[in-house]
This record gives sequence, structure tokens and C-alpha cells, in this order.
Amino acid sequence: MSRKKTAKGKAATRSPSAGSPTGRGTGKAARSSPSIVQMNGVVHPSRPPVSSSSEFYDISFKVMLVGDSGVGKTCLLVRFKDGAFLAGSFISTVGIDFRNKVLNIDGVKVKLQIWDTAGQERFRSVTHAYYRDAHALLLLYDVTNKTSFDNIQAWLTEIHEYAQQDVVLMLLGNKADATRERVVKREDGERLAKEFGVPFMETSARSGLNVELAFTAVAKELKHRSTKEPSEKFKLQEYVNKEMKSTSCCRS
Ligand SMILES: Nc1nc2c(ncn2[C@@H]2O[C@H](COP(=O)(O)OP(=O)(O)OP(=O)(O)O)[C@@H](O)[C@H]2O)c(=O)[nH]1
Repeated sequence: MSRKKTAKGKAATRSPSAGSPTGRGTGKAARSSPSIVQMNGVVHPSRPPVSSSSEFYDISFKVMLVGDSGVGKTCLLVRFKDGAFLAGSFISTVGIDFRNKVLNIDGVKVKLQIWDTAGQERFRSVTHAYYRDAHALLLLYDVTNKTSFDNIQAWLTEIHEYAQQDVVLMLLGNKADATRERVVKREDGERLAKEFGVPFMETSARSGLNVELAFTAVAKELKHRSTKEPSEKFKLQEYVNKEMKSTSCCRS
């Protein structure tokens, strides 16, 4: 089970700008087609997609996973990327790591470069450096861990201090499958999210509940913002409410 320690130990030594969120410096094609993949995320759907080293994409964004240690950030990312659940002993992330996934959003290929941060306090200064480049943040707590929920306010303060003002933010209550161990009610998550004006849903990396939806919703919001189609205002929470599956339908 050395899955995290080696990969993440290495990644921790990267500079914050390594692997730019918009594809700059991530591949040959991105460099040769700067008008297609730009820092402000302008899309040119009429042009052929550019390619990264692994997949074609039109536009690229950086998404960060944040929240207390053990809330399930790595598992959520692995579930989304590989469709698998990392069961077994918990190995804490060291520093930061990232993985890419390309989604087809309304005919536009959107690459998400997803940064998985270490939740432990001692890595906080490392993760602070990455906030400013993030286009979206998924802030997680663990529904079986009250402290992780109580810490959300502190995470939001940190986000306001270090992230871009217009960053796309979503609150996720993870481990929704763990019904017997649950200590944070869904309504409490909803109330907190409402208080801070952020979209919210419960997820489960174990069962897969709403995992794809969380990333797709963020990708849709980012794509809509970048194309600036005023007639097609995208409402993230409305989309999530429509698509969201409730906890009770998907227990593992
Ligand atoms: N039941 C359940 N367990 C989960 C879920 N997601 C993660 N876990 C478990 O929670 C533990 C921590 O998961 P990680 O994904 O490593 O947590 P993390 O947030 O990345 O932790 P750090 O790397 O320390 O920041 C592991 O034992 C996982 O198996 C989930 O959705 N349901």
C-alpha cells in the first residue's frame, strides 16, 4: 500500500505552477496552440481539439480537493478517475498530487487537472501555494466525523484568504454510504452550505454516489463561465439538485 507516499512525496517538491491548470506547459500541442487553451479558459469549439500527452481536449481547468485528513479526498479522486474504491488501511497524502481527466461537456472536451492535497496541518503551507491557481475547489468533510464538519468554517476562511475571489466552490459531505457511523445529518450540511452560499451535495467514494456529478457540475460551471454565453446562464446548485441522487438510493 505505498500508493500515496511515493507519488505524493515526489509531487510535493513541484513548484506550484508545474502542470499549469490550462494546459500551458503540459504538452506539445498546448504550447503550439496557445489561442485554443488559454489562461482565462477561452474556448474555441470550432477548432479541432488540442492534445495533451494522453488525451484530446479543448480547454483545461485546475480543480483542488481540500478538507481535513481522512475525509476521503484521494478516494474520491480515484473513484472519479478509475471507477474504483481504495479500501484498506488509510495512508495519508504527503504534500500534493494530481491526476487529469477529460470530460465531454456539451460537445466541448474539458480537461480537469485535479489536485489532491494533504489534509494534515503540517502540509498546509504547501497547499496554500496552490490555491491561487485553482479554478475550482471541492471542499470535503466526512459525515462520520463531526470535527471535519466543524472545521469547514476554518477551511472557508483559508480559501477566502488564498484562493481567487471567483473560484468555483462546492461543499461535499463524503462517506454518505456509512449510515451507521454517520454523525453529521444531511440537513446540517445543507444548512451550512446555504449559510455560506455554496452548492452542496453528499457523496460516497465507496459506492460512487454523486462522484461523477460533483466533477461534471464543476466542469459545466467552468465551461459556461469561460464561454460567457449570457443567454445560457448555468446555475450550479440547480443542476446539482436536478441530477443528485439521494443517499438512500445508493447504499453499498
Ligand atoms: N465508508 C467510506 N470510507 C471512505 C470513503 N472515502 C474514503 N474512505 C476511507 O477513509 C479513509 C481516508 O480516505 P482518503 O481518501 O485517504 O482520505 P484523504 O482525505 O485523502 O486523507 P489525507 O490524504 O490525509 O488528506 C480511507 O480508509 C478510505 O478507505 C467513503 O466514501 N466511504
